Amino acid sequence: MGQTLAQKIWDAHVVRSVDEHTDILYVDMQLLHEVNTPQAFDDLRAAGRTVRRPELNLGTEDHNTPTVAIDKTIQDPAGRRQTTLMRRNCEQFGIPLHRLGDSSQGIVHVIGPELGLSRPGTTVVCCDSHTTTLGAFGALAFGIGTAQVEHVLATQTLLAQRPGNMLVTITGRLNPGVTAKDLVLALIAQIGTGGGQGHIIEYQGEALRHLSMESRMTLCNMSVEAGSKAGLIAPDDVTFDYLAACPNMLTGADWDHEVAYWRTLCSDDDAVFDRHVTIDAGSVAPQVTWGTNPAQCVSLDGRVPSPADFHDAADRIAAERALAYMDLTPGTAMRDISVDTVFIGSCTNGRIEDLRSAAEVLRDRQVDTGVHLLIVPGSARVRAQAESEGLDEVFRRAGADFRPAAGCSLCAALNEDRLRPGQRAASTSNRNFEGRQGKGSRTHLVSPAVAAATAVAGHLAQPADL
Ligand SMILES: CC(C)[C@H](C(=O)O)[C@@H](O)C(=O)O
Ligand code: SF4
Repeated sequence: MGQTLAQKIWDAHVVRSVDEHTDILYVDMQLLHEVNTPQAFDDLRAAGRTVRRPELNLGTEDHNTPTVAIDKTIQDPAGRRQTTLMRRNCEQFGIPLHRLGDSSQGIVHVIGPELGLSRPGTTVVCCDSHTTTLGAFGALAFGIGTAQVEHVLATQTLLAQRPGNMLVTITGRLNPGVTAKDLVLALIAQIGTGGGQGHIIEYQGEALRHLSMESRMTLCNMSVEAGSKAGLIAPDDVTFDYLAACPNMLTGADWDHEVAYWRTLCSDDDAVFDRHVTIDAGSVAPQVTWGTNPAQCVSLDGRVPSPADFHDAADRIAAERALAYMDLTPGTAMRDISVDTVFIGSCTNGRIEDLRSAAEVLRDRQVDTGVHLLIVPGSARVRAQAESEGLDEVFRRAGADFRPAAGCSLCAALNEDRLRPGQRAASTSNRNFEGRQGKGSRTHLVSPAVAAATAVAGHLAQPADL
């Protein structure tokens, strides 16, 4: 029987099988950020252990970091403490760390790929659920908890349960103006927030081959919002071209040898998946969420649904609650919803392609006077690239607030960027949970193009509406 790509990578990393379902896996790379790691280092110290392979670990500062300046002190005492501990721990154990102000600092899932650390066929873990992003390179990448972080630090291995395999076939091609963000939101609306639970999703199909690495990352990033363990895309020439341009990448015969191996990384034709769904990319329109989970989503052309539209009782109750929290009336056209904030950034849509797409919309236009448009680069490299292309000028001229420092910012409101209760945002991030962007905040998830058009229009809109 053939194997899936996920099974192949998994098997290649088994150090020891514990039982039929559980293996000890070798971890090729562990990424770290300041949240969720201090305890892991404390426990490591308490157990009198050390870090087994410091060079296979890499830290960055992203969640708590201010974005208004690279030399600003973190105001929140808990955030300041986490960051101080991150610096101390990395120094003590010899783990490389990209601090705020460093040219390679940024959101962990943005810098990993930029630095070429998510190579096809490798295992990558991180103390963060959106580690799934790195699956875009054909790496088996997933989030782990604090206790597991300690285990990886101490042994460079991980005790893990074999997940199931799910295939998502994406047929057709995305239409102009429709992005990977719309595709993944439409997929989650179709399969639900638990649709991928217990599974690694592998994406296959025609549409994928026409997606850039950045768009593939957006797709894999939000795989976790469908409940899946990881998202995976077999590598191809698009992947290799991206990696070839990364710093410290292999060269010459070493590179050729590696690429020859990478080309073998795909699921066998007769591989068996436990679940299979198909989505037609050509049928996807720009999406926007109306509720408080990413599956509560409709086309921008659509209307706020009524709880009565849902057959399932749990969905009906969830819709009632979401509508009350979002202060929305069933039947309202999505385009009639005004926002006071627009956020372009995060590990979902804070890369250069996203900023370019926003700049295209904002060039020679003005942000609506009632809207605060916050644009936060996903990494210091993204920021530098944006500046070298003059995008910062486009943003400034349009009246946007383009931040000099990279980080998670308004995606999770763990730094000083947050909405006030009752404020409503169109946001390119990945979660629209209650209070996600600040207590009482209301979030509509959208693509960067829709976000930029919304900032200009003052209400949910796409570029074609302007
Ligand atoms: C803080 C961190 C652990 C968390 C995650 O795991 O995803 C955050 O990044 C998020 O997006 O909610
Ligand atoms: S940008 Fe948002 S989703 Fe991504 S790691 Fe940061 S807080 Fe989590």
